[in-house]
Amino acid sequence: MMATRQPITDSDTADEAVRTTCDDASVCKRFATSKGYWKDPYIQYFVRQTSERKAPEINRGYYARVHGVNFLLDAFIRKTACKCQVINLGAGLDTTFWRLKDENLLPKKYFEVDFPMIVARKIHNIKTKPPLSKPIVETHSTDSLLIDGHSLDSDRYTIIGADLRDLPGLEEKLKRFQMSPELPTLFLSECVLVYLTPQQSSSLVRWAAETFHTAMFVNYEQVHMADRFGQVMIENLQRRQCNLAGVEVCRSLEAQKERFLSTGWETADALDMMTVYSLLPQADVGRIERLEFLDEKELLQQLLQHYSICWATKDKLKLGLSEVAF
Ligand SMILES: C[S@@+](CC[C@H](N)C(=O)[O-])C[C@H]1O[C@@H](n2cnc3c(N)ncnc32)[C@H](O)[C@@H]1O
Repeated sequence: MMATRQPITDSDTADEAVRTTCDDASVCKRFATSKGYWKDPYIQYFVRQTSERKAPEINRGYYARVHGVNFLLDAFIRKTACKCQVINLGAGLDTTFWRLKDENLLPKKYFEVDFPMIVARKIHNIKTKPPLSKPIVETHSTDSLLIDGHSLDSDRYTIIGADLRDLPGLEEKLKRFQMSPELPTLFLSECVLVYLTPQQSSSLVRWAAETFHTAMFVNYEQVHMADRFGQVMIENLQRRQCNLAGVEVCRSLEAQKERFLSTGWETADALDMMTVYSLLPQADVGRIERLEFLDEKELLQQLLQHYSICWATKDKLKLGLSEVAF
């Protein structure tokens, strides 16, 4: 029988361009950690050190991103005394599971979702690198982990290959791996929703609000994208065939909040990253500002003003999250 070849479509090419962004994020994080911006002993097992230097403003931007997101994530886990689950959407090669394990902050279960191709790569690295696999085995009660090409399941950590645009498929896979709608749940998406159309990301956050009673959603991504600087960012990505399908929601902090408030979330707050940077512990900010000389202060400001963190909650009082703010 003759093998049939599937034609490569425009949407395959577009998805492939989106998948490459996972390496961009990890390469930048690895470079910044090699300069001492923060510690991440695990990222070296996922991406090679690049010979290409990243500019100080990029490194400071990643510092603000990682610390801003971790601040909210850790506050949620502490408030729930770890009796919660975290679902990292579009997690790529992120290493948060290992950090939480080292800091005794593991939730009951930490889920990650990404395209099957990315998940297969991540699982291959975990299987072949003991510093990655050992903490998973240590937090698992039986001898055997469930690992196949596109998923890994253990007591505390599950990685699922799924498309975030296919909600029935996503829900079915999460349920298969013991996701529990009754547990307080934190959703995390870092530079991910912008690759979905506004309709697709609204459906995703609506599904999250309707499925989980007590929940928080932390979303990091671009903002103020309608101005000149934003347009240049869009053009740079388009040159790599990478289309920001959801850029319309990234026009303002208000639009970011509205995505949640119009889909069943009870509260929503949003800050641009320049504001977050100014609210982070200043002693450590002073330390990282001494790591590298920054010539272009204005460029740093512009860059950070074009990214944001938006966090939304449901059943906030039960979470005791009233004081969670930067
Ligand atoms: C910019 S990377 C960010 C990775 C990670 N969140 C981080 O901050 O390091 C975006 C990630 O979202 C994933 N992604 C985008 N669209 C997706 C979709 N429809 N389904 C599953 N994953 C998706 C990509 O494969 C990629 O890993």
